[in-house]
Amino acid sequence: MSQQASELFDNFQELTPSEFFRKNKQMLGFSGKIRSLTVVFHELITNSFDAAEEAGILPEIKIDLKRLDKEHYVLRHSDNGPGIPEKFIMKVYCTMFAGSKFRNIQSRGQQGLGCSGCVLLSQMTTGEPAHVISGYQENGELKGIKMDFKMDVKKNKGMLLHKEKYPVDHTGVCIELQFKDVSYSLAEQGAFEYIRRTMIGNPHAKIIFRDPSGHKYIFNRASDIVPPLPKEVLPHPKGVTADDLIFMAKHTDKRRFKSLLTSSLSRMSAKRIKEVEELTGIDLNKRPKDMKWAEAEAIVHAFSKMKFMAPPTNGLIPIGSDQIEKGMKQILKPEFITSITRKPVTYKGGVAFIVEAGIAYGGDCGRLISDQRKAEIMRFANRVPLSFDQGSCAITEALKSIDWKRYGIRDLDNAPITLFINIISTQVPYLSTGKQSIAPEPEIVHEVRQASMKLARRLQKHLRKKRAAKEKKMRSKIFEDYVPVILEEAAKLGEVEVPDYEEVLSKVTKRSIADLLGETVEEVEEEEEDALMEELDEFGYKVDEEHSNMTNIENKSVVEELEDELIIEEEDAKKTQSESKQSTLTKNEGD
Ligand SMILES: Nc1ncnc2c1ncn2[C@@H]1O[C@H](COP(=O)(O)OP(=O)(O)OP(=O)(O)O)[C@@H](O)[C@H]1O
Repeated sequence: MSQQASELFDNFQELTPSEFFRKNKQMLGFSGKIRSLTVVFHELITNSFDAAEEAGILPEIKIDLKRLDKEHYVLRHSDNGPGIPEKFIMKVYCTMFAGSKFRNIQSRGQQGLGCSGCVLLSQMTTGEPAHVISGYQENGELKGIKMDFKMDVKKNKGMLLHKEKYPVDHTGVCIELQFKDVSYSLAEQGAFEYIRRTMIGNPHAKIIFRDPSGHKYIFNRASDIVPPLPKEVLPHPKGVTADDLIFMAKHTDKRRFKSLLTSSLSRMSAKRIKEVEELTGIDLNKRPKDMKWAEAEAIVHAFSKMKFMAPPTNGLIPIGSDQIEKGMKQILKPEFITSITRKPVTYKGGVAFIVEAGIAYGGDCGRLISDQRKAEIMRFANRVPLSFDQGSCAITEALKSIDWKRYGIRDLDNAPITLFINIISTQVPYLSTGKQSIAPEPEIVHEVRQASMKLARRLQKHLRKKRAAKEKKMRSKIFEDYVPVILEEAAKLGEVEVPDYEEVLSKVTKRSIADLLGETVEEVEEEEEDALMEELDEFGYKVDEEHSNMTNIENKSVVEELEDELIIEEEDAKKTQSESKQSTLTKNEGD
């Protein structure tokens, strides 16, 4: 080796992940004061949710954010999850790329970076240690431990400063961290909005948040159902690369290629194995350790030519229409809401995903900007709000490509609309470690587009009905007020009887509404009929066409039912009055 080269190599070093991220904290999403704090909220909240759900617990989180000075805060975050056993606490919070979620499973976390990233940011900006209290069950006993520690960045490990037994009355984790150079904001990308959106995607959660001014916000849960646990799924042959196969071959305990493929990939039957052998000419009885790169490539090439059943989708758990609507109603109190969960499909040929979407109109929908509500697009991946980098995201690309005017939404930006889109997958194709935008895979863009257009059509129907009803009321009133007077006066003058004008009046009204909406009279009549049917359906009536008779589920006559309705309406009015006193989002000043 020449003199020069050895001198150059005098500086040769190895970086631990913590050292790397200390120099590149923006790669963890810590860039900008508002964003950095939001990312901290995001990491801690998603971990609490994942942990609680895995333990079958309805998540309840308490967050307390105090301002110590300008851009200097102390954050206390506690949850009711299963807690972290003592020996894992410093690994969780001080070792980067350590965690329990490196599996092909739908979860919010994927990388083992979030917790340690927060501790690193706190240490880098304040030099202060982290304080953790964990309550956990061990050998049937509830244990509590309090630890103070710092991160040894050079070693990618924790340095314990203090440890003591701590009395706890339930399981869960409480962490306290200080941050400087961050900012709490009510803006769209701020921490408060992050919580609000989190509640929409997670109606089963409860969050109590005390903001820096001392205001306490209680976001109550809208649903008492812990989401079913997603199952781990094996990768699909269409989604693997040659490198994946070589990696699997190196770390398997299987004795043959054959058994490696059937045990590591989904949809690999004996028949498919035979097909691979025929297409590649490779003897699949060989030992996995002997797999050559060219062989792995040939197998992947064969997979691309073969037909497989779609990947199993039991590993994907969507939020579901009912829950999406509950979450949106709780937070947005809209006048209209509709949602959709699309069927599972795949991107890159083998990675399954599901798109779910909801659209809400009126009420508190949209963001309030100087007395005006502007449309808001809420992007989610596995129920987690994506607050940043919207420009490059598959969801944004899909929504931009829709001609909203076709759906009667003339100015989407300025409408009181909230559009919710959630992408569920075991492998969400994030564009970076910050996990804020989804790669615009054509299949994902297509699914988001289809879901949104379906919802837009339903909203259009609602808006049309609303407009028609308003116009109808107004026009009928004009006709009803004036036509009888004119007719009666004319009859008097002509000394004839007042003609029967009801039917003509209804026709004229319909024609004028049709003119207004640019529709035919038949279309208006159809809409009216549909509306009536929907209303009857809502009240549980079924229409017996043969006997042109209407009965409800209890077989009461329509008249009886209407009488009941009047009583129920009165009772409902009384109930609403007392309910309106108990707001779900309670804001107690200085509580
Ligand atoms: N509140 C908590 N309760 C119980 N376990 C937790 C909690 N927070 C974190 N953990 C454990 O610590 C591990 C590391 O968390 P971390 O946030 O660093 O990474 P992750 O959630 O696996 O992935 P990502 O970096 O994508 O968020 C988790 O996998 C989980 O096992």
